[in-house]
Amino acid sequence: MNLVFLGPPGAGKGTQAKRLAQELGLKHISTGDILREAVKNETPLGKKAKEYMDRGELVPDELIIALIEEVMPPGGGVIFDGFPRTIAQAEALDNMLKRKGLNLDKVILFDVDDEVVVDRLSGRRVCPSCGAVYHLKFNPPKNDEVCDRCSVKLIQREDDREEVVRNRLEVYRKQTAPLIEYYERKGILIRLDASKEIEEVYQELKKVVAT
Ligand SMILES: Nc1ncnc2c1ncn2[C@@H]1O[C@H](COP(=O)(O)OP(=O)(O)O)[C@@H](O)[C@H]1O
Repeated sequence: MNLVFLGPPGAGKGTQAKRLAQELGLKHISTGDILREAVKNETPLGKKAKEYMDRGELVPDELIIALIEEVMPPGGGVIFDGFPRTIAQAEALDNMLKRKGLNLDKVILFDVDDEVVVDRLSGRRVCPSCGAVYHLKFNPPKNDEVCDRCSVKLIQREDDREEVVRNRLEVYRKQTAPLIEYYERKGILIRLDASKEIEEVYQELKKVVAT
């Protein structure tokens, strides 16, 4: 099964993708996580991507498409989280899947309002070691700002600062939201109310993926 998780930043895609991927034995492909790791390690990809990411802009399509080609397992079985983000990327994904004899089963749209997004992103903290995602209020670690698994101090992402968040929302509206119609036309879009609690969203997600 191949799934795409679509929705604005802060909608909860990563939180849900990590759990669902584990439960269903799928590979979680988060282009955001891969890019942030590349930036941290100062790889050639990271060096090219950094300036765009710091401004809350999208990394150029060619770079992202090449990256996806590299990490896609030959037999499929993935959750794409944060990809595709433009129509060009969606078309590239269609072509790649076709070439490999695979197809996209469902696109889950994580539906939330801007206010919710701003609230969630300002409280988001991540583990720099394992990538676990927390929220100071909605999904707090057991000990003060320290990862439950790694005991490492959690950090706030550069692009979760408020002015960058606003730019990311604008970019989402202009460049990514058109994908809603793109996938609706293909008849594979499913809307999920992502404004509920994490557990409730997860139960609903499992239901829509299974049917
Ligand atoms: N249903 C939810 N209710 C409250 N907070 C949530 C919910 N889902 C995720 N969060 C928190 O909101 C922030 C953004 O979630 P994340 O999964 O990183 O979003 P995305 O991957 O869509 O950018 C995180 O801090 C996460 O812990």
